[in-house]
Amino acid sequence: MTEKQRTLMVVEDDPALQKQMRWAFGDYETVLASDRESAIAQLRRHEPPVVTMDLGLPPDPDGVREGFQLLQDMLSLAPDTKVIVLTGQHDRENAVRAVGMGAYDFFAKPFEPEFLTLTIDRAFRLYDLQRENLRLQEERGSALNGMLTRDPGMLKVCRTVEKVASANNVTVALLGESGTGKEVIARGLHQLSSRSKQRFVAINCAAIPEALLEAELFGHEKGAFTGAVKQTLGKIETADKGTLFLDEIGDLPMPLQAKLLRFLQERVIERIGGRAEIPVDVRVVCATHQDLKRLIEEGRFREDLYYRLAEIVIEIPPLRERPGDASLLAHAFVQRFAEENGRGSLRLTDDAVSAIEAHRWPGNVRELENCVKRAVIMADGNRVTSDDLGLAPVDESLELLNLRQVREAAERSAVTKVLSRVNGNIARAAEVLGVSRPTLYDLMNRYGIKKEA
Ligand SMILES: Nc1ncnc2c1ncn2[C@@H]1O[C@H](COP(=O)(O)OP(=O)(O)OP(=O)(O)O)[C@@H](O)[C@H]1O
Repeated sequence: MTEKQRTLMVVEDDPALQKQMRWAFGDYETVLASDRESAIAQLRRHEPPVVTMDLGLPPDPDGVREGFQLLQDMLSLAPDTKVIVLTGQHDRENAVRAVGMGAYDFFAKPFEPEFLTLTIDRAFRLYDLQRENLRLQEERGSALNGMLTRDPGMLKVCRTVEKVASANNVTVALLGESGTGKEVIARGLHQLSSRSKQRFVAINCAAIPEALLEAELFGHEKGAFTGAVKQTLGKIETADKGTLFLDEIGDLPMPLQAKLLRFLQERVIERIGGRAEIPVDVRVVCATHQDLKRLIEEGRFREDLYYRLAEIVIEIPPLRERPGDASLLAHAFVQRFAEENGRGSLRLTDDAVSAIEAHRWPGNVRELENCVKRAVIMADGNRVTSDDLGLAPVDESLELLNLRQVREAAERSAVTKVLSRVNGNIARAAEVLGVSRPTLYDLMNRYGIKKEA
């Protein structure tokens, strides 16, 4: 963007000074305001990254009340705006107060335009840097390996995981529907912790028959039972110094719940058929798609074990509640499977993306992953269609209609609300809405809104 396109707002009530400033800051697209109301209207309309403002504004041009009120209003409406406050000579007190309230900098009047220009340039640069930083943060998504998301809820989960990772001994319970990425998160937690050089050992409590699960977890000595031909270490012991991931913890049978509880309390295990108490140092992460609280009420899960396991509880949102993630993941999976299958450059058609966004994905990311995997094999040419995915195509015209309806409803409601707030004053309403008067009249015509209503 060239400097000329950048908007600088100058809030100044003295017309001569306004003119002088517009001339001095000719490199920017300058918008002018002479009082609090017009400044707020211009802010809404142009969203200037940088503002210079006089503290003495009408109706109190010799005081600072209006100026401070404007500063506060601007920063609450657009907190990223860099506001440079112009104060009287020797008015340090107000200058300091303004910066304390969030102003970017202050300048004493009369000012040297060259110096003020330097400060304005710096403010634009800072604004850009902060924007870029935010964009990169959003793009970076998460430090969790293999975790793709842009959804704010899921990004919050990632931030929590990043924080919890360093608390090496805290047990973590991951709650979420099947296929939402609980294991990905458990692995990420391990990777980000200081245990990452040690082992990550996973065991699915639902997949192993009850009779074998105890030996799987705790190990056994030679001859402990028929078939125990040699000493075998259990998963807990194997994970020593590392992370133990207990998947589907809700399916752990009651007798083993008691044994696991004892381990979590004492941090020692006894192999089946053994007598020695063996100390084991692991971080336990567990996961389940079941409602543990309900299992507790039904007497199928021990409450004391729950509290040992759930020192930190992380709830993972289902894919259907992460808008945008389904298509983000689908694009990534297409690329991955195309590479794996030597399919060159495959891409999703628009109808495929719409169908993916519209589907509810009851099996979450795993279902999506499998669906794309199959589609990549089925696809002809270099396109993956909704048909290849086995998803019903979405009627685009219906979708657009919905979006238009949403926009229209929002516009109608905003215009009605503002008009009644300003008591039908069209000029005021246009200012508050950040549109021109003709645009407001257009909107009112379109939605049949009367000025007086
Ligand atoms: N955000 C994500 N980005 C990339 N891949 C993901 C993501 N979430 C999940 N996956 C992939 O989806 C599949 C299912 O994830 P995972 O096994 O972690 O789910 P889960 O919640 O543990 O499932 P279950 O409860 O059935 O064990 C895996 O292949 C995983 O790699």
